[in-house]
Amino acid sequence: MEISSFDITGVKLLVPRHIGDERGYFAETFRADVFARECGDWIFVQDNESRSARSGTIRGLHFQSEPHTQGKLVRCTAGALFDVAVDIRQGSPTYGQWVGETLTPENGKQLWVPPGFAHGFCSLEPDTVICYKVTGYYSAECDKGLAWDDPAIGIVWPDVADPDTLSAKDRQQPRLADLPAYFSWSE
Ligand SMILES: Cc1cn([C@H]2C[C@H](O)[C@@H](COP(=O)(O)OP(=O)(O)O[C@H]3O[C@@H](C)C(=O)[C@@H](O)[C@H]3O)O2)c(=O)[nH]c1=O
Repeated sequence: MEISSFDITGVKLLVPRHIGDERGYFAETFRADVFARECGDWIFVQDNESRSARSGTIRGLHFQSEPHTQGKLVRCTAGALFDVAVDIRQGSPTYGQWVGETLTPENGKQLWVPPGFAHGFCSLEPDTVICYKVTGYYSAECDKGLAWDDPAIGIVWPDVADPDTLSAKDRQQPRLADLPAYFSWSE
């Protein structure tokens, strides 16, 4: 497993090693010991999957507030997607900044999005499937969002990103400037 960091602390990119042979490949896609060493001692309690039928489908940006915060370990098992994490930790030196990575089944990349980040993605192909492990159970009450296209954040979405695909909820998410301080920064 290759693991790298970004300028924004906390977010990590994990790339499992594919061991190829004549049948195809084998990969360890998750190891608790490696994950704890590199990303922290989190416990995953729920696995999620969604399929986006159309290329250009945008979901997010989403996060859960206290007491049901969630870290998310994200990967793509069909199609391709552009995955984004935005730092919303009040007081963070990188508050409002974002990272984006293209995840595909072939590149095997996984993005670790810790609590304190809003998460979203755009499908790059039809029938794209995202799978993610989360460290907290779903809570409708704590399910919160942020506008995907807030110019103050300035995410550079892929050209295929189509706002017509947004859910009713995601059409009305607040901008960063209107977001309460859900998370605070600690070194
Ligand atoms: C997220 C979630 C949703 N649901 C339900 C609520 C609703 O009826 C239906 C669809 O929910 P949503 O519209 O919120 O689904 P979606 O827009 O795919 O939400 C997801 O977006 C990405 C970007 C994330 O980061 C995830 O954490 C999650 O918020 O599924 C659950 O039952 N459990 C869950 O964990």
